[in-house]
Amino acid sequence: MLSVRRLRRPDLLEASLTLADGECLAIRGASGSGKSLLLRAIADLDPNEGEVTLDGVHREDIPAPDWRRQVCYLPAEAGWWADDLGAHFNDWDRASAFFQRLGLEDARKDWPIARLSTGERQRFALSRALAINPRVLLLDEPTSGLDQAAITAVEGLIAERLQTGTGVIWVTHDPVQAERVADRWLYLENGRLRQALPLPGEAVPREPEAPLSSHSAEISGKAVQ
Ligand SMILES: Nc1ncnc2c1ncn2[C@@H]1O[C@H](COP(=O)(O)OP(=O)(O)OP(=O)(O)O)[C@@H](O)[C@H]1O
Repeated sequence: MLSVRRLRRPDLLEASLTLADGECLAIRGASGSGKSLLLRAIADLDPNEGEVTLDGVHREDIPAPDWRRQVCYLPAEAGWWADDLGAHFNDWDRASAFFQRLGLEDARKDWPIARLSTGERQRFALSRALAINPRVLLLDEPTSGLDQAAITAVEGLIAERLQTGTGVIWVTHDPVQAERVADRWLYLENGRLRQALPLPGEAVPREPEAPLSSHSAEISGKAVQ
């Protein structure tokens, strides 16, 4: 469904990957390895080069606002451009269904953004992204500031979305979460994608059949177990 070939940001990133309908791909990597830059480049939020297609249609042939609605990036710290919560939602009623699921059922449109906790902001931003109903969700550490109950709620909502065919790329520092939520795992190192490192206590994964280049990895299909 999503194909990314030789996506490049000068000196920062070169990556290729594919994502199927209803697939969740986890991306891990050290702080500063380029995970956010990769997601931002796929969403075309910053200047980048490469061939990116969605359902066979080239990104260049889709107006940028439409692309960003269909391939929706949820940053680790979402942007808020107005004082009140309600101004950030085109369809408050639709988003409210997600508020209910995420422990935000008391939410009111006139709540000032400034009063929201970090975890509340994260859950409202996720609700906003889900309400857009994108084909692909690019999630940048979507549960980093949340307690266990909220993490479980977020993972449940994303699992349901996967069932409907949405593709998800999920950046996380938590290897156990990566194992729990994803079908495949990749590791980003200095802006280059690699097969995922083994999870703690796991056997070392088999070598890929074709050796990866030292500069970039073209990876598709199921993960090396
Ligand atoms: N526009 C930019 N131009 C050049 N370098 C940048 C730019 N934006 C970020 N960087 C640098 O690129 C590197 C990767 O940043 P990025 O935010 O993608 O890391 P990350 O893997 O998401 O890290 P974390 O896990 O800490 O969120 C960092 O060293 C960052 O300082």
